[in-house]
Parts: sequence; C-alpha cells; structure tokens
Amino acid sequence: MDNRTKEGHPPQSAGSRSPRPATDSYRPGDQQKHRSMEGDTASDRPNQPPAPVSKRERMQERHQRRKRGRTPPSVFPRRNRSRSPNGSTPRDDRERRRSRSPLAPRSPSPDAPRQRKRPGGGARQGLADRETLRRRQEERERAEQDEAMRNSRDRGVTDVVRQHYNAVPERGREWRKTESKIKGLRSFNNWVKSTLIQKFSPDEEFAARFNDTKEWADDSTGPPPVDDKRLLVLDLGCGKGGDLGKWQLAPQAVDLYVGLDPANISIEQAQGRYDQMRSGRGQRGRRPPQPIFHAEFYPKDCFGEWLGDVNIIQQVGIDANAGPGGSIMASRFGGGGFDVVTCMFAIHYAFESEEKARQMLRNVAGCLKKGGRFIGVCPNSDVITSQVSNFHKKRKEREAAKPAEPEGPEDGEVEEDERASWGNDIYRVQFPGATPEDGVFRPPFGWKYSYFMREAVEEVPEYVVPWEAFRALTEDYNLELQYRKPFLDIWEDEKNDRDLGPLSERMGVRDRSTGALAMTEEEKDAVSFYHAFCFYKV
Ligand SMILES: C[S@@+](CC[C@H](N)C(=O)[O-])C[C@H]1O[C@@H](n2cnc3c(N)ncnc32)[C@H](O)[C@@H]1O
Repeated sequence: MDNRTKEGHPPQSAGSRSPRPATDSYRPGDQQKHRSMEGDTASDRPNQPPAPVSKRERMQERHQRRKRGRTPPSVFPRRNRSRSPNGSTPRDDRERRRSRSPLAPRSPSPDAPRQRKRPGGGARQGLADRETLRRRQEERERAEQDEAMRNSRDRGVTDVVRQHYNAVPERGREWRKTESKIKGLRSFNNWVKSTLIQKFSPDEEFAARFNDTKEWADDSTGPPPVDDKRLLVLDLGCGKGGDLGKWQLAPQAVDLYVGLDPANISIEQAQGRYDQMRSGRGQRGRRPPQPIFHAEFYPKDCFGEWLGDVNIIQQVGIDANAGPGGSIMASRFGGGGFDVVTCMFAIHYAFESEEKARQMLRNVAGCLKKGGRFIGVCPNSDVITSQVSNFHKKRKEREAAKPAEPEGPEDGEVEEDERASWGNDIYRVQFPGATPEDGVFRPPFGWKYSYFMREAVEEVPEYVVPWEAFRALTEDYNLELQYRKPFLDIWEDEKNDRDLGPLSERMGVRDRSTGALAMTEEEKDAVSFYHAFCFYKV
C-alpha cells in the first residue's frame, strides 16, 4: 500500500500505531526529576559531573557562531536547486503565472447554455468532447501507472534498506567492545555522536548560563534555572537505540525522546534497550532502576512519508507549513514543538530523489520549534568528489598508456573499470554506473552507490548527499547552517576538551598511555568518509 501523503492530508499509517501498551503515554511536562550520570554503557559515563569551564567553551563556540548571522550564500546556483516535484522551478511557476493575460476569455460556467455556431456543430462538439475525455482518461491512467512504478521503485530501495538493518544481529555491548574487528571505529563514531549532542543539544537559554555574555541579566531575571526546561528530542533513523545512553548524558536533561525507523525489528530492539535502561536490567547484572526520560518508538519511513500522522509527533507539534510555499505568518507563529531533531548516519537514504530529500527536510523543519537544532552525521561529499575525480584521472592515465581497442562499449554500457570504487579491508564504496569525471554530482539526487562496512553494513544502496546542494535546499526550510566538520577534524578540535577528552578515554577512543587515537589506519580511513553538521531553525 502506498502510504505517502498528499500535502497536509496524511492518511493514517502503521506509524501511528503504538507497539507499546497505551498505559505508558507521554504527557508534556512528565519530567523525571532526577537524572543520573549513568548511561547504559559504562564507556559513555563520566565519573564527574561536567565541569562548567569546559562546557562554557563548548557553548561559546556555538553561541558565537550563532551571532555571526546567516551563513554566506551557497555556491550552488539557486536556479538549479528548487525544482518542484512536478519538475518546474518556482521561477517557471512565476513566469507561467505572469504570462497569463488578465484579458484572456474566461471559460463559460459549466451550467451556462452552450452557444452553437454552425448547424451540426453540436454533433461535432460531442465527438470532440468524447475525444478530449478519452485523451484525458489516457493521460490520467498513464500518470497513475508512472506514479505506481515510481512508488514501487522507491519502496524497493526502502525495503532493501529495511530488510538489511532488520537482519543485522544485536550482538551486545561486550562483543562490540572486545570481539569486534572494528571496535576502534565503533567507539570513535559513538564519541563523535556524543560530541555533537554535548555541543549542540542545549538550547540558547541553557547555553547562555555557560558563556560570559550574561545576556540573561538584561531582563534582571537572573540565569535561567538549569533543571526547569527539558528537551524534546526526535531521532530519525534511530536504529536499535544505540544513542539512548548518549541522550541520557546530554548537558540539558531530556524530557521526551521519540525514535523512528522503518526497520520494525530495530524499533523493537530499541524499545527493549530502553526498557532495560529504565528497569536497570543491564548486561552487567541488575542495577537499581534508572531515572530516565520518557521514550516512544515507532516504525516509520521518515523520508518517504509525512510524520504528522504519528500521534506523539502531533501531540508535541508539527507544522505542515514548513518549507517553500508555506505561510510566513504560520511559520513565524506556528512551528513544531521539538527542541532537537537528530539523524545519525541516515540522511544519505533520503537523497534518492529530490522528492524524498524535501520530504525529509519538511519533516525536520515541521517538527522543530524556532531556535531548534537539526544535528546529524553522514558521508562527506567532498571525500566522494575527490575519490571519484582521482579515480577518473588514474583511469585516463591507464587508458592513455595502453593501445587503442578496436571496439568500445555499447551505448549506455559502463565498462567494469569505469565504475568508481575505493575502500580497504573494512569498508568499500562502489558506484554501479558512470560517475562525473570532475566528481561533481549534477543534478544532486539519485547518485546511488553501494556501501559495505565489515560487521555492520552489507552492500546497501546509499545516495551521495552533495553538500552544497543539501545546504541550499535547507535554506528553503528555514534551516541555517551552524556547524559542519569532517570526523577527524572534530577529533583534533575536541580531543583536549575538559569533558570530551576524558570521555574519549572512557569510551576507548584514545589510548590512555600514548594519548593517540585507538584506531587502525584502515579504521581512520573509514571514519574519514563522514562529517557532522548542525543547523538551526530560524
Ligand atoms: C547506519 S544506521 C544508523 C542507526 C542510528 N542512527 C545510529 O547512529 O546508530 C542507518 C539507519 O537509517 C535507517 N533508515 C533507512 N531509511 C530510512 C528512512 N527512510 N527513514 C528513517 N530511517 C531510515 C535504517 O533503518 C537504519 O536504522
């Protein structure tokens, strides 16, 4: 069944059904008053409460960046980027509207008697009408067929991705920490995600407590009470709930966490993990029940569907006017209710088409309140561009060195050695078809590659997220870029932070004796494929 929605009129879908008993529902303000620094993984747990000095520095970076105002204009040309789903640009639409003459004859009302010009004209008109009706009917059927094909193709990729993640075994923390061949990489990725959460999840009011501008003093109310306002967090593509412990350690406490993912088995596992955290039944024996935020988990395709039909999302607030064409007044005074939308290692699935990328952004922007943060990590298109252009450079050098072949490939065929690919023993990226020689992906959607990661991802289709195009698109949704950094640069910047540095030791990211990154060269190469970002809803 096609669950996709028409603008603002979402049908009920499986996403709105709760897999949990209805007795445990969320009421905004249902706050756990006591928060423990103990997460569900010992490695995530600082022994001390975070030191204000370090927090101040982290918050300052983010606050100063906010003050700089809007980000510089994108190098991605505006006219190329905002095609509407029917393929026209807003400019095309404007011009179409402009060229309509105000004096054009109006079509008669359907009730008005038709004027016959010549005898016999009525019969001919009847025939013409039948012909028009037949043509319209054919057009409608063709459009329906195209839509059905598009839907089944989209479903196809989503199903492959869902089945893959559903099938990934939940091996447990102990195995991940000791047996895994990519334990260094796993820990490092987790540390980067914790870093993003620590730096960008607090709201401006909370952050103001930790910088010395003392803006709060202007209205002489004093610094805002730390514990008063808690965060409402939405995790798109939450997987098996691996980030729950990180959210428990967020500087500003979380009140509600909503996790969505199309992989229903992953969602059940995430629910199980949360239940364990709450009950204190960890892998290391029984502990006293842990005070933890309220959380809800639902199976949901967050890039192909509108999120407004998920009850908890509706309860917190989602703005159907977010994005181009929405009312300015509505978006100024409306807006969603979430403080943070997080999407870790997942937005690349949305770049299959412009329609999906826009649906993802409409969901993100619709759910965020003004000032809310959209944080995430994804493959860095700068890396892909440089790998692809290098690949073509070397290929051309090889071709120039060998004698000319009598026959080239048939039309549309891509020769084996023209398919860009790179990687090492633990990860591999492989494009199934031709790629641009300069590595610049135009148009920016639908550039599929398959990604393999030892123990984690087996040849799953992903899509390039061309960064400048993505950033240009986010502007249509009032999302302003605040931060973007490659993974290894984040390490260089934060490894000596008073909280994040020691956290990296506890998480096994840094060798305690040498202070160096505890990753093999292959793992470092694999993590350098990614970057992290934060946008603010303005
Ligand atoms: C690499 S996993 C990351 C899981 C989790 N965010 C983490 O960081 O551990 C990618 C996740 O994206 C999810 N995903 C794929 N397509 C999606 C979609 N259309 N909507 C939401 N999530 C999707 C997958 O099911 C999978 O759980």
